[in-house]
Amino acid sequence: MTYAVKEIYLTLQGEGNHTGRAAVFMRFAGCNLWSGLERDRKKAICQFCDTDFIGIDGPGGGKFKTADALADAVASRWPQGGGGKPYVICTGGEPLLQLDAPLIDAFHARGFEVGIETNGTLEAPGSIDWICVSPKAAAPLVQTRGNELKLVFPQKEIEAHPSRFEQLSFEHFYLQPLDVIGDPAQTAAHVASAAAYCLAHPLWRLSTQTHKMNGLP
Ligand SMILES: C[S@@+](CC[C@H](N)C(=O)[O-])C[C@H]1O[C@@H](n2cnc3c(N)ncnc32)[C@H](O)[C@@H]1O
Ligand SMILES: Nc1nc2[nH]cc(C(=O)O)c2c(=O)[nH]1
Ligand code: SF4
Ligand SMILES: [Mg+2]
Repeated sequence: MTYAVKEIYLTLQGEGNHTGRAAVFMRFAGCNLWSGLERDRKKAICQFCDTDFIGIDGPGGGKFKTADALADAVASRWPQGGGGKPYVICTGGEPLLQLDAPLIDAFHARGFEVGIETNGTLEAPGSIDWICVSPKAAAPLVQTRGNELKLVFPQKEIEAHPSRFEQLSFEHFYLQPLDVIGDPAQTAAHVASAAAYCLAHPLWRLSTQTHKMNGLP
């Protein structure tokens, strides 16, 4: 298996339950819900994406011929002697197009806890330590269990109403305000409506994208 990776970098998890925790982000190239090209956005299944996941040209990106080579590249970013459990977050693009059991095993062999950020359209291998599913209204939800469900809010379609997900098998439920790139007023309105929903429905907690406020990648 050759892995196509857009970028690898150390930062703080900006979203969800592990907000503020140091992690190596390993961003796979490619997604099953959007080509990543702006000219295709309007016809994509997922149209609000805030991420460039095309190609392998980011910091630390490239083609990796083996799971060991990719796990070594990730491990080399973790600070030595600083304590804490080494943590890798596999994201993308859609990581479940590429993340397989041998790669998870290679991370574990280097002492890493393995997290994933997924759109939930593909089944996740059982050996992942932390599964964050972020459902997309127009896409079938296949991965219906995990640690956190992080819903981008609002999505206008009824299929993405928060009440639809409450019975699923997750430990934490988050609403993440839809960030409209280039329109801070609209983004602020989404923060307000997500906060209002959490106030009225305390099962749900607010996940703001703290890295964007803090100048982190
Ligand atoms: C870029 S995605 C990559 C992982 C996977 N494809 C997914 O969608 O979960 C990482 C996270 O960013 C969220 N996200 C993407 N665009 C966003 C936006 N415009 N505003 C808020 N969150 C967004 C996704 O829902 C997901 O939780
Ligand atoms: N700091 C930081 N935290 C994140 N949490 C999820 C992210 C993602 O793009 O998957 C992300 C990201 O891009 N940066
Ligand atoms: S599924 Fe995730 S990576 Fe793919 S377009 Fe949507 S937010 Fe972006
Ligand atoms: Mg991001």
